[in-house]
Amino acid sequence: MAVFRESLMLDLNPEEVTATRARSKVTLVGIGQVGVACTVSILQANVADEIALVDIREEKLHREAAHLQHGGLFLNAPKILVDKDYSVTANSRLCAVAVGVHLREGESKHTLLERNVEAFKYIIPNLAKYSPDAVLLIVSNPVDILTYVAWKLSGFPKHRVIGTGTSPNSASFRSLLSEKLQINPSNIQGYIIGELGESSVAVWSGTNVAGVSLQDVDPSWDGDQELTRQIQRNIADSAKEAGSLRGETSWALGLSVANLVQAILKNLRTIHCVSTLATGLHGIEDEIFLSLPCILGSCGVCGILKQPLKETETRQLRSSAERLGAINKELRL
Ligand SMILES: NC(=O)c1ccc[n+]([C@@H]2O[C@H](COP(=O)([O-])OP(=O)(O)OC[C@H]3O[C@@H](n4cnc5c(N)ncnc54)[C@H](O)[C@@H]3O)[C@@H](O)[C@H]2O)c1
Repeated sequence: MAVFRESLMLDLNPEEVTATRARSKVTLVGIGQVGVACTVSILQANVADEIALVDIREEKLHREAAHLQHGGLFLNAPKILVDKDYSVTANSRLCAVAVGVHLREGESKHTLLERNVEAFKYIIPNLAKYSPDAVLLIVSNPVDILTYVAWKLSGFPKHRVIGTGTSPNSASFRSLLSEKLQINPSNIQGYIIGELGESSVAVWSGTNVAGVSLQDVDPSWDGDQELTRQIQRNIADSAKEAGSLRGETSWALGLSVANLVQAILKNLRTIHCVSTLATGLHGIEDEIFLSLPCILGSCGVCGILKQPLKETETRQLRSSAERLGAINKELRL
């Protein structure tokens, strides 16, 4: 083929053809329902010039990759590399982890978490070894705890370890509110913060439409409680499903992950509710990760918005932090 190539074209810099290093390589570990949705969404967003896919189920991994490669024409054909060996991930700018460890019959949530941590003890040091400057993006549940685990195991600075946290839920909050108000969600600013679970906090005090604060319109109004409950039910349902086979494809999560990847690789400095080290903020003392509005750019988390909260919102955040802190301490990392 090399001879044929020479007859077809004149390479001005032949070494460059083989030696060029990807500039925006993304790795995804765990190519199940969530991993596939993330991969397709990242490919569609056209932000990565190389994608490495890793999974322990080699046969499935190769089948998924073949489907993506066959559709390469429609995806601006970035290079797709697959292997269960982590050398394939070398020099990634961003590594996302979406592995899923499933609940066995009669198994407690605590034992499931311990098995997740065991899996991370292999995955994270390998990612750190081959891409020491990468940003780690954790998708696996329980996301706030596993992001803490990834931070500890990688030895990376806090700004380079992020969990998807409540970013998909903040997007669905804006979409649900947009349906009620009949206004495009891009004009609605609103955030779900805190732990991904039933105790997440809908920050109604900061919700606004094109700069018009909803609580300024009616100071006695305390938010749309029905909508808050709906969001918290959705989050609780997905948290309950953590560890059990979901069955459906997580497209909203995939799209949301691609949006975060884009912000980081393109250094957009846009604000997203992602899981970040929250020690020292809102009176939180423990080493815990939970979602706060973060400025995302090429360094990962470039900053955290100092969001004014009502007393009840701060109280909710702190009680999640206490619970997360107790679990993190038990892990002894
Ligand atoms: N953050 C969120 O909002 C959110 C929402 C939904 C699901 N999730 C989580 O995403 C994860 C994946 O869910 P899913 O539905 O895709 O599960 P899935 O079972 O469809 O896929 C999991 C994949 O991980 C692979 N895997 C397992 N252990 C591995 C290891 N040690 N190394 C490499 N690959 C490994 C499996 O082979 C499988 O392909 C779960 O933890 C789930 O709870 C997170």
